[in-house]
Amino acid sequence: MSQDAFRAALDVSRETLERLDQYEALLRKWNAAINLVSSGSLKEVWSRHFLDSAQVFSKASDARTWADMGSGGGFPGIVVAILAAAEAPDLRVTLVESDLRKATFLTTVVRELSLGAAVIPERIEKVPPLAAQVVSARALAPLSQLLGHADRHLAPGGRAVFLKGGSWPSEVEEAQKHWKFEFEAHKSKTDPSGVILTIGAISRV
Ligand SMILES: C[S@@+](CC[C@H](N)C(=O)[O-])C[C@H]1O[C@@H](n2cnc3c(N)ncnc32)[C@H](O)[C@@H]1O
Repeated sequence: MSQDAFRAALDVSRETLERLDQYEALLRKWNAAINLVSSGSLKEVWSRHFLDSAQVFSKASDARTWADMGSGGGFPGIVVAILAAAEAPDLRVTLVESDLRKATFLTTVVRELSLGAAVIPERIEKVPPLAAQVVSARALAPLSQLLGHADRHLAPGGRAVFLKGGSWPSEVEEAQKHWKFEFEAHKSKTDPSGVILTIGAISRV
């Protein structure tokens, strides 16, 4: 998918497209030295990473505080911060990433694109409660574990937005053994078997 196809799938401003272009250039430059994303998926960066992450923002664009856990090369957290720069300028995004080289990359992107975001180079388990209105994650851990992190880092009434692949029904079933929660599964635009799970009212069983 090219920038044009991304634009057809999602109505975003020229300013946002320019920031995504800058982000793509930084990803390509740094990916040569540190493995931020697989080189195969870099060929389809606009669909596999940008559009995939943008779906997460669209599920909670009214938030003011957002924590993305295990951001890696910045998915979905950096894309959320880029979309927010034009559409929700008051939103503050916290990116938690335990790998120091990736966290340095994320800090560079935040600085060069002037994003409303901060990076915490730490394991999410060690970070003091963030009291975020939204927490997100992609490819970090099974749902049951993610709910433990969400429970600790969400403000009262907050919600989680997780990108999940085809195994999501069994992950929900397993998580329900340990957690009570309300959820909705929204069909992914980028993965035919994947969903965006929006989850609220999380408490231990
Ligand atoms: C499979 S990658 C996914 C990265 C990104 N979310 C994506 O979808 O492209 C998982 C990332 O989480 C980070 N990570 C793993 N365990 C973590 C933890 N406990 N706290 C914070 N980051 C963690 C890893 O360093 C890695 O960058």
